[in-house]
Amino acid sequence: MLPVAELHMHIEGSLEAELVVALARRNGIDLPTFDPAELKSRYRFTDLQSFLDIYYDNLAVLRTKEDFYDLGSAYLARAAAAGVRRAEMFFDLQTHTQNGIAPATVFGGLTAAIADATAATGISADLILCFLRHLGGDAATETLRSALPFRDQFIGVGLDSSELGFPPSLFTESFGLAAAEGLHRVAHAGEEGGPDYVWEALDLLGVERIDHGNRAMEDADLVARLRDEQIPLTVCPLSNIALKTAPPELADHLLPAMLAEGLLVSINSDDPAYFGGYVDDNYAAIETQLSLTPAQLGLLAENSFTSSFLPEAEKEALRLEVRAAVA
Ligand code: HPA
Ligand SMILES: [Zn+2]
Repeated sequence: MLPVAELHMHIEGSLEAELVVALARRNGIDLPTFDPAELKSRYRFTDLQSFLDIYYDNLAVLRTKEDFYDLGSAYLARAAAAGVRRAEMFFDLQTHTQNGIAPATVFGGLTAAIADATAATGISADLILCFLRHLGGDAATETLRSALPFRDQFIGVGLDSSELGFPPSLFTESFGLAAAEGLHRVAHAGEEGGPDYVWEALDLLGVERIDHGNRAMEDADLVARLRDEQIPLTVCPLSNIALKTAPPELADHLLPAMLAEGLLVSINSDDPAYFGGYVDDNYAAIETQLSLTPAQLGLLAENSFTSSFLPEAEKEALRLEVRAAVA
């Protein structure tokens, strides 16, 4: 099994339909259906927004610290079994506070899940607080302030939700505050938005990684910048197919072109409960459908650690484990 880091997954996107139903029953919440298969039959998307509408609906079942604990625990156990040694997990705090949940409930459940998973499997994991673009810049700043009492329970901030119409330039204040707090900074850019969103994320928000970034390939100057500065791109192949942000056939994905350009790309699941699989499923799909060599798969795994926020010595030790596994 290839050891990997997973750097682009939304913990809420690992909420399996079976757990939606179990939590709805536990919390006395109504659902359109209590049949997980029927719930999943709605998971046919035309674009990012069509996914987000269903994803946010399902998150209404998360009410208690125990719910967040169960959500985090399920992902971390599944990830550890798939070879994930390091997980940097996004969470959407604003979705939960809008549902009337206190930040302490969200942090309490997820942080306890991480501690117990690390004790049980050795997996290393941390949280990244994502701002919801569709709620705007002021809400992002306010959200970060409300999370600062829990500053030791997350390592960075990110930017997710509806991309088009919500450029990175709206979020300079919250990202500035994050930088002043010594938090890492990442942003979704170039998933549906154009290369200009990637430029803005780099130049205006000072991000250390770009989440997705596929559309950066449309701009040769941007490709050169990403290559020269080895700015990580966290690519999500099965997500791209599900949300139609890549050609319909995985065989036509830009990933080989990104590797050929010398970009620091890694493979991630994004929202594994919705897009047809966890990170190991993404690796298996690209291996078969893009005919990647063992050396290329090893490079992607090494890239995942290089792109992580682990200390340099730990990155190097994990890259050596990848090389040993590939050899
Ligand atoms: O794939 C995604 N893109 C943007 N926002 C998101 N929030 C959860 N998943 C996603
Ligand atoms: Zn994402």
